[in-house]
Amino acid sequence: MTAQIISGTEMARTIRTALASEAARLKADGVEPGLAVILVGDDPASHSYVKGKQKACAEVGIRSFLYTFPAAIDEETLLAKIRELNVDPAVHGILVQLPLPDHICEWSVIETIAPEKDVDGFHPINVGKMMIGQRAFLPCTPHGILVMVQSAGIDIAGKHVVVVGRSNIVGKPVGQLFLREHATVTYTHSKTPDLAAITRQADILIVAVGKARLIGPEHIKPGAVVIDVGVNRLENGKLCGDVDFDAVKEVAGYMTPVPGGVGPMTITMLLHNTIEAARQLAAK
Ligand SMILES: Nc1nc(=O)c2c([nH]1)NC[C@@H]1CN(c3ccc(C(=O)N[C@@H](CCC(=O)O)C(=O)O)cc3)C=[N+]21
Repeated sequence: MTAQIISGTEMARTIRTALASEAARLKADGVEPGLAVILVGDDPASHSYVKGKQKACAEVGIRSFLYTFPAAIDEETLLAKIRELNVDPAVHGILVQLPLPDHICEWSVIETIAPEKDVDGFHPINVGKMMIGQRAFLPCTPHGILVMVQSAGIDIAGKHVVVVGRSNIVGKPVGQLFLREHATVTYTHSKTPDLAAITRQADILIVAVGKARLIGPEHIKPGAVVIDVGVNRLENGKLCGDVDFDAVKEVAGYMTPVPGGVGPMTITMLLHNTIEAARQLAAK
C-alpha cells in the first residue's frame, strides 16, 4: 500500500482563488484588506517566510506593509509600533514574526496586539475563545491542518488523534481544534515514554516537533492519516519534515508532504483571517 498524498499546495490554490474574489468584493466596497508584518533581526529563515507571506498577500489582493527592525531594537519601540498599527485604519491584521530576540518578551508583544487585529490567533483572548468554542481568529497552522483533513474527506468524529508536540502555536491548539470536531485526543511530547506505542494507536497522527525524520514506519498504524508540520532545513539546504516520508508512505493511508503540505495552508489561513478582520472592522 502507498499513502495518498494530501497536497497543501493544491488545496491552498483553490482556497486562495475564493479569497481573491472576497478581497475584490471588499475592495469594491471601499475596504482594501491590509496586513502589517513586523520582522525583527536578520534570521534568513524568518526573512524567507515573510517574503512568502507578502507574495501570497499580493496574489489575493491584500495590501501588505512590512516593518523591519534591527535585532537590537528595544521592546518599548516595538510595542509603540504595534500600538500605532492597532489604530491604523489601513491595517486589518498585524503579525509579528516569531521567534523574537531574547531580550524582547514575546508575551508582552502578543498582548499588545489588538485582539481584533490578531490574525495569528496568538492573543490570550483569541486562545481563550477558541478553547471555549467562541468565534475567534484561529491559529493558522492548526486551522490549516483541520481544513486539509476535512477537505481530504476524512471523518474526524470518534477518531483517535495523537499529537506529537505541545507548543502554544501548533501542538496545543491543534489538539483543541480536533477535540471540537469530536475526536479523542492524546498529547505526547519529549517526556513521553515509548512514543511509538501511543502513536501506533493514532487514526490521525499530527507531528509538530521540529526534529527531522523523528517519525518512522514503526510509529504508524497501517492506513493512518499522517500530518507533518515539521520544517527542518537539512545541511544540503533541502527542507524536510518530522516524518520519514519515503518509509512512512508505505504504511500510512494519507500523508502530507514537506514542502507543499501544511506550510502553504498555514499562509492561506493567514490570508483568510486578514480578510475576515477587514470585513469585521469594515462592518463597525
Ligand atoms: N507570528 C508568526 N506567525 C507564523 O505563522 C509563523 C511565525 N511567526 N514564525 C515562523 C513560523 C513558520 N511558518 C511557516 C509558514 C509557511 C511555510 C511554508 O509555506 N513553507 C513552504 C516551503 C517554503 C520554503 O521552501 O522555504 C512549504 O512548506 O511548502 C513555512 C513556515 C509560519 N510561522
